[in-house]
Amino acid sequence: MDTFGAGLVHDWSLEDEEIVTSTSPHPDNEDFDSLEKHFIPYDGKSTGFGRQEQSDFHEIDYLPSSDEESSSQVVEAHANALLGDLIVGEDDELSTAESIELNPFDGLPYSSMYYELLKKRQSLPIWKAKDDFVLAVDDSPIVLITGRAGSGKSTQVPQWCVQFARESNFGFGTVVCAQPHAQVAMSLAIQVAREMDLTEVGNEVGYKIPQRNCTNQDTVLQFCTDDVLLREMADDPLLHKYNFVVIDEVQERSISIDILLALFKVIQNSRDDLRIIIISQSYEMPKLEDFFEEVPIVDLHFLEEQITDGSENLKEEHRRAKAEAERLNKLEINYRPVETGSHVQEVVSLAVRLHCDPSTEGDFLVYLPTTEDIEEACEQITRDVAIESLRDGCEEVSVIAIHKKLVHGAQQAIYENTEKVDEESKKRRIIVSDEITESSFSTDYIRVVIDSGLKEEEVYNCRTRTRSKNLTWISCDSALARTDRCNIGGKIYRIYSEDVFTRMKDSTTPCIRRMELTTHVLLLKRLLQRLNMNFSHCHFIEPPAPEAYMLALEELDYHGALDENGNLSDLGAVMSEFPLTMPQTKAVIASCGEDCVQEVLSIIAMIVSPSWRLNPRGFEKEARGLHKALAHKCGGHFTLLNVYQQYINHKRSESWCSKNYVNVNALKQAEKVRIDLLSVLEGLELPISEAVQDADILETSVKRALLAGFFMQVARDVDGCGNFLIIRDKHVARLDPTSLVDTKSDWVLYDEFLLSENSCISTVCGVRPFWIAEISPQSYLANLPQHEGKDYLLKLAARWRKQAARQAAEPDADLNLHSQRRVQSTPKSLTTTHSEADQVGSHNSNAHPKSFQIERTKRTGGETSSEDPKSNDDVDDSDVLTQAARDMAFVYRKASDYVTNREAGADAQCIVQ
Ligand SMILES: Nc1ncnc2c1ncn2[C@@H]1O[C@H](COP(=O)(O)OP(=O)(O)OP(=O)(O)O)[C@@H](O)[C@H]1O
Repeated sequence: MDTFGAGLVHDWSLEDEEIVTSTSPHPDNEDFDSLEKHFIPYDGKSTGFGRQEQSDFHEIDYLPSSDEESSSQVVEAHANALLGDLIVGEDDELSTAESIELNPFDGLPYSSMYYELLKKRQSLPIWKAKDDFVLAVDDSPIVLITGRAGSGKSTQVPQWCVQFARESNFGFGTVVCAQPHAQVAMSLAIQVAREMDLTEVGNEVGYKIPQRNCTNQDTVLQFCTDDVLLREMADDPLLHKYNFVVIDEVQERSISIDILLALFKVIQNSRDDLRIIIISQSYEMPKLEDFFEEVPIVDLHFLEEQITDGSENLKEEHRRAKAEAERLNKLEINYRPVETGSHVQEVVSLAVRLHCDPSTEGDFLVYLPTTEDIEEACEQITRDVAIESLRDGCEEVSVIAIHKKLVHGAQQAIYENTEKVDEESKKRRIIVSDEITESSFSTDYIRVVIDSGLKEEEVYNCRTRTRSKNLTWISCDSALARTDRCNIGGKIYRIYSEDVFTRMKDSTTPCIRRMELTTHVLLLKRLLQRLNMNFSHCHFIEPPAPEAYMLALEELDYHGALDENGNLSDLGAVMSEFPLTMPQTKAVIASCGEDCVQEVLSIIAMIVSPSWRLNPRGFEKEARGLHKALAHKCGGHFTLLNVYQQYINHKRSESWCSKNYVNVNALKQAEKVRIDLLSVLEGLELPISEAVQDADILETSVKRALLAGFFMQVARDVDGCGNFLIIRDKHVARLDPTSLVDTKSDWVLYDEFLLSENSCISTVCGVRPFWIAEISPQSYLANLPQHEGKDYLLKLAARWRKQAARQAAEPDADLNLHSQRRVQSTPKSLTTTHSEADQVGSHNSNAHPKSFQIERTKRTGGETSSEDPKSNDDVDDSDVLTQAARDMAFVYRKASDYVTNREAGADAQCIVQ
């Protein structure tokens, strides 16, 4: 029974069609108008009676009952009675009419499904804490909540916030709930919309994740990723759009979560009508309590009487509570160190053995570290169970892979199959996953957890500026979180020894201490600037390493995102609008000056989406042959472009994709990313060129635009044998063996370099050294570690500057290859702008307008070199001078004007107390 309630409290039994009413007043029943509003949408077709669910990701559709007419008549009768009663006898509080409880959001009577779900919801442990929650939010701007997995925190708390706001007229009543993973945000929106009896996701309840905004002006509860919320905060630091901000799964400690928490500490007292709810697993609570000091805590562990002694060290207390919970829940913990030599083999054989044992109950949740391991295990389990069922008649199984690289929405399979499988066929589900299911995704059916104890961890080394992915033991906190996914009476199999468990480190290193920070520092700079603050005002739970922060600033500076005082430049403000990494953003912006926007957008969209290549086991050779046929001679970036264009040319045909072993979901996602990026460009009013027709022009333009962003990701083949020296840090790498095109170029730019035993670079295309010298900032080239390639690039750069200076002195001498190319390809919208751009003159295309002025003074001051590097690489480029640079200046100025104007309007709001 909904005691908090959006109004009347009823118990509605469908079987006997009796309606029992109690008298809690509905806030909207106070006047006739609002009641009438509730009835207007009702058309007699959609009815709350006997609604059945038929949902997909976006729409939760309800079919009318078979006896539609009579049901609708009953509703209509109730409605008329209610209206009649209200008109005739306003004083009669317990009129028959009041017996219908209406959903305040769509005005329809609640369905039977709503009451069914409400009953389930109310049995969740979190409901014991509802009163505590209400008292806490009434009292404090920040509230901490903790409780065991599946207790209902993520699904119930956001709904309570909506109710609280409605009941107490708290601001506009809008709520945002941020999650670390996009798929979780999406699946929660679907579930909560269902629980609120709403027919569609995207209206009152919606989600906003990268590349997908499923909300509208009616949305009162928005689920989103923490990255999305941080971006919203960059626009509106005091989050005026919301009255409740819920940050869920804080124990994951993504970079965005840590930044958000630091900012909340700054803004917590700035608005009376803002409440911040922080939800975390228990092991992170001591840190959060210390960080926020004196804020109320709603702790379900206490409510469930698993922790009794409040005087000892809390962390220890929670650990004890976990151990106690394991015992209380009668979870059986087994340690089975790997014997066969492979954790995948060990996990597979154990899962198959347990599945074939008739005494084993429920679904299984299996943890493996990498996507490859997960896919291999899924295939082997399916195959081995099929063999076993032929031999021993063992039951069929449904194997589901859930991992970080799946396209959005795929994870919903965990919940979608539950009812079907559990109730219809009773087929067991084996979910094979990585750490993404350590939090969220609790289901009531997991009875076996098989934990390899391993995970793949990404680490960024500040000193060498390299990213690596390492296979490591999980932390003790993670092991307990995995254990916590198992339901009462279940069994835990740890594929490692007890000794390993006791030696595991206590907690996982937060992302802010081990990952690259550039994109986040850019956003933070923008945000702090809006608040008239600087980095020293921000206190983090654990601050980033100073070297990582300095490196981020250095990279921002190389990209022209900072001005001479270290503040965000105009270009930096423009760049912070893009939900991309710094190099990707810069390449997209540069494509506006190089007239290849369409192509670069497709390439970047393909890069940020999951891999387009499918390599089903047993068909690897055939798939590689077909993939090679799609490869482009100009390199990996052009192959991505080609695949995307082919997909569009084939009218997005799924059969074309499956024939060519192309991942259709990845292509669909890429198309969404592309649309998203295009709308950012349009929003910034940047010039968007038509697709390029001439292949040579296309190659040059795209490579130059990419280089404008990826100039720090350049390598040189030092011996002609494919040993590439990364010029930034002198690591040596080879071309990724799975690459489809073998590059013949001495100089390449790459998308990814992973440091490992066999370090390799992937998504590679050849570039001309003259372009590198021209496009890279001079300070970057000068700071490169000493090697032959650096000397060569510096000579080319000196030569370029000399030519640029000559060109600046003779502005009419503009007839060069590059400008001819532009005459052919410049869209009409740009042709009028050249005279304006001419005033800016020549400059390095990586500099922003302000610093450009300084650079030009230096150049014309005679800082040139007479050395002439001896290379054939730059023959045709000697005349490539200023046109692209002028266009870039125009592009930056136009975009920064737009951002400056927009931000000037919003600045007045940002007053922090
Ligand atoms: N998308 C969904 N579809 C169906 N059921 C769901 C969905 N999300 C959650 N549930 C169910 O709702 C109940 C409460 O889950 P909820 O996620 O709110 O718990 P939680 O305390 O937040 O757990 P966690 O610590 O895992 O996040 C669980 O029984 C779960 O199975």
